Amino acid sequence: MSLTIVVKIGTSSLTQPETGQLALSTIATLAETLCYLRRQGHRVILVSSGAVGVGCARLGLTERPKAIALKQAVAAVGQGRLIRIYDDLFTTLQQAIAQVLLTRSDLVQRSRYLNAYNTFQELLGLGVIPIVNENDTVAIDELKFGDNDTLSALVASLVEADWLFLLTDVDRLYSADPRSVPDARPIALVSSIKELAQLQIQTGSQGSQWGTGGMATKISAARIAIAAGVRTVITQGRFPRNIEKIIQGELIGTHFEPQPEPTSARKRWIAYGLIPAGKLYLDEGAIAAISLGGKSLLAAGIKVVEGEFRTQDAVQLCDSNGNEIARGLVNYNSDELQKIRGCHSREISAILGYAGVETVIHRDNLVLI
Ligand SMILES: Nc1ncnc2c1ncn2[C@@H]1O[C@H](COP(=O)(O)OP(=O)(O)O)[C@@H](O)[C@H]1O
Ligand SMILES: N[C@@H](CCC(=O)OP(=O)(O)O)C(=O)O
Repeated sequence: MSLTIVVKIGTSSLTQPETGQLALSTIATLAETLCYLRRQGHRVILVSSGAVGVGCARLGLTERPKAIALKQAVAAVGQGRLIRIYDDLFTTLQQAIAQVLLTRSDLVQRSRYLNAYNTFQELLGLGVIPIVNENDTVAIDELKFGDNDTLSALVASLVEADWLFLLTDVDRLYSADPRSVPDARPIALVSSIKELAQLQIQTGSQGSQWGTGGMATKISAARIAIAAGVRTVITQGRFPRNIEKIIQGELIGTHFEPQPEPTSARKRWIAYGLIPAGKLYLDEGAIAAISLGGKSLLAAGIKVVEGEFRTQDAVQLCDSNGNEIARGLVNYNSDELQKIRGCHSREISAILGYAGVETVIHRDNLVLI
């Protein structure tokens, strides 16, 4: 059976921690592994970090830059070098690759989202391995994925992958950061999003010296991917051949079982493609209605409206502690919602002076997170 496999490798696996120089044997083994998977007839996408790390090594910088303009300049140096190394290795193995640099805005507009989908399908159809990274050099803060764990989950969701591998510098997920908590408990299997919440994993605030998001972004990436029906594995980047073993059924690393009924492609775009422009804080009745009853959101259940947004923008739906429970497309703008929040639907036309729709967010445009 032909599988679609997305592999994400982090800076911590691509470079040597002591020197920041490239971990050539890891990269070469990864290239061999991905070529092997291609020859088995699978469709393969590599999401590779490393532009900033490799750029720093090239320019002799000993720390990841903090200033945005410098980071963007360094990424431009590193991305070219990185892709050249990949192209050399894959060319030796007679495998065509493509460089795909994405920004968040490429997924916000539905037409561009579908365009990105089509491009991936063409590349995979041609037997090419796309090598994806965030377009760090031009990405601006408000329109950033921010980390490649999230980017890889969005790509896996976009192409409806069977597997997402998050390769990192630890062998699996633990109950807490094993660097600072030596007796942290290893986790082999997470069977649902609910179980993930119950595990209450501690991730600390940071990743390794060169990594961006640490374990927190891998966990949220796993949530996005499993909701899209993608089996996700966190495992060590130093041993890329483990990917083959895992696909054959070995339980290496931490496995996240995919949700049995994946969220539809359009709802995934609402949930993770769009950038929310505001927040609605809901009362308990509304939370129960949308999360247990699968109902639409009505004005009566909205306690607080935060942010400025227009009709059909995406907003976050939160409980009174600010925990996000859902996202959706609003039928009213923020000014209108300030006036009608807490009111019964039949009062809306009298308050606004014109007839509006009954629902603030229709259930077809509402996704539980
Ligand atoms: N609960 C946890 N389980 C495993 N690793 C954790 C956990 N919390 C934090 N970490 C840290 O996350 C780091 C990996 O994240 P990061 O440096 O961003 O990697 P990458 O460059 O591969 O994306 C590990 O080195 C580890 O110290
Ligand atoms: N786009 C950035 C990587 C961002 C990132 O998520 O890094 P990492 O945590 O090492 O996967 C780069 O290429 O340096």
